[in-house]
Amino acid sequence: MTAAPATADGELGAALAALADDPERRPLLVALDFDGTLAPLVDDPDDSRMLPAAADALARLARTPGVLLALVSGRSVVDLHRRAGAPVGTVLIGSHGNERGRVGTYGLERDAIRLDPDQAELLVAVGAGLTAAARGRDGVWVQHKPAAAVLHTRMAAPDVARAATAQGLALADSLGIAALHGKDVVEIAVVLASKGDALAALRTELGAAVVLYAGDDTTDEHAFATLGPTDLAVKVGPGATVARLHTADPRTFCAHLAEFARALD
Ligand SMILES: O=P(O)(O)OC[C@H]1O[C@H](O[C@H]2O[C@H](CO)[C@@H](O)[C@H](O)[C@H]2O)[C@H](O)[C@@H](O)[C@@H]1O
Repeated sequence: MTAAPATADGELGAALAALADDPERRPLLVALDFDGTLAPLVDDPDDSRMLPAAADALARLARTPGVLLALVSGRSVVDLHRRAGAPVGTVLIGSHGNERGRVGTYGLERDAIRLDPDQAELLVAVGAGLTAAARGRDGVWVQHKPAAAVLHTRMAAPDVARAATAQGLALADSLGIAALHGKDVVEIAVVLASKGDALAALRTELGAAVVLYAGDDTTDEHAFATLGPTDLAVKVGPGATVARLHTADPRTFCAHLAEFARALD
């Protein structure tokens, strides 16, 4: 991985313009992370909102022939569906690849995750262990998902966040599970999945010739790593990355995406 350059918007704009102008590079799968990419990060995940430029871009992309649209998120598909309000036909990959859904004409179409008894028992232990890590620590709280629990530390003082994070990571170790250490979160899932595996499977299933993928967090690196030289991998925000293209934050990314969608429309 290399540190992303401070600004590389010219390169991103040129790459998107070239992709829009080349009808041979279809079908095109546009797969996008949600938090930190289409929606700026906020303290409370329930307050998270997609930027207007992103909503405009998704609506245009959804009606463009030869373009397939997917959102790829750590959120559950139910949460992602409600929050993103994505257009009909959009594929929703949730829980970092553990869940799949589709925005249908009459609402969300999806298969619910089924945990076996061992996984269900493990999920209870994960929830209890992370709740213990949050107990007595101001600004630390636990989010429960269909196959995982997440320790959130964004609102805690740095030393409090560090101690809670260490306890969360130690819990994962003691349970023999690899934790996902994202932006101010430690997530422990009881079913193994990655955005990379989910993206690769979706690409094959849809027969996409080219993929444009954008994301901001460590879990998005798994998706970037599956892309080839003719695909576009876009890192949003600071941090080390394997992505070739970069932009400063969700606002600049969504402005690029909206321009790209207008060029295709
Ligand atoms: O894959 P994503 O769509 O980026 O989802 C990753 C996680 O997003 C949420 O947490 C992140 O965004 C929150 C709201 O801006 C922020 O408060 C938190 O610190 C971030 O880590 C969501 O709550 C998680 O469940 C997702 O896994």
